[in-house]
Amino acid sequence: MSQPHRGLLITLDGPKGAGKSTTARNVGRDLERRGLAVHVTTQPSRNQLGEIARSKTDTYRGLTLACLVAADRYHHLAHELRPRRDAGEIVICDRYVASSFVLQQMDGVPLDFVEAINAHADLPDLAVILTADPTIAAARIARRGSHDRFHTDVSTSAREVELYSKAAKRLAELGHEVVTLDTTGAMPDQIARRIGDHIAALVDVPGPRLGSA
Ligand SMILES: Nc1ncnc2c1ncn2[C@@H]1O[C@H](COP(=O)(O)OP(=O)(O)O)[C@@H](O)[C@H]1O
Ligand SMILES: Cc1cn([C@H]2C[C@H](O)[C@@H](COP(=O)(O)OP(=O)(O)O)O2)c(=O)[nH]c1=O
Repeated sequence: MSQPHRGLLITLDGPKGAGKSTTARNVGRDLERRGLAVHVTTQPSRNQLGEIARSKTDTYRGLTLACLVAADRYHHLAHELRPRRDAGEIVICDRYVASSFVLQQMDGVPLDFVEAINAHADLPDLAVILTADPTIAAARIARRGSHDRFHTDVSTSAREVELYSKAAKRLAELGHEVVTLDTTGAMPDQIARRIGDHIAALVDVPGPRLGSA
């Protein structure tokens, strides 16, 4: 059973193939082993609006996609992220505002517009930016066998890596607590443990309980 603690919103962003989904899952497990109540979720959300954003990126582009993704973000905040965080859960969100800074810019939308439509999204307690060597990120995507119009090859990975680095700086200027981690040479469980340590310090709980699976 989990011990009572304050709720947090933790976000994970970064280029495709940086390891966001893997890390979100592993951090969730790491925190559960520490006895914390965790909820792992993703954006676009699994709600109707989010599924449209996720599956129709060829149809909806540019300003339209930017607004669609932001609308889904506000709905997700109102109906899932805030209620769970306010009930004392650690909410881990795979993609959040940083992804819009990068993907919408790659889609030709000016950053000031993206910032404006995301200005009312809650600040996360911690914004984790995962990064990776572009060649490695592209190789991971090729192995995983999935791609969309936002990712074509190693040059897209290089552009994404650069834009996430700029996004991390901009989010820090906007008051986000940002941590950047390079997953290139790190094992997934090492990364999860480091993020888990950071989160545990925020809620002030000790390390994993020995003997828990
Ligand atoms: N630290 C890592 N080292 C090696 N491979 C990894 C690492 N993290 C993720 N992967 C692998 O890379 C691929 C992409 O990971 P994923 O978590 O789906 O990335 P993202 O959600 O950022 O696109 C998956 O096949 C995953 O198993
Ligand atoms: C979160 C987010 C997603 N998207 C769009 C582009 C992405 O390719 C698409 C789906 O997100 P993605 O995380 O790539 O989906 P999957 O987990 O299925 O690989 O949503 C944006 O345009 N901006 C955003 O801020």
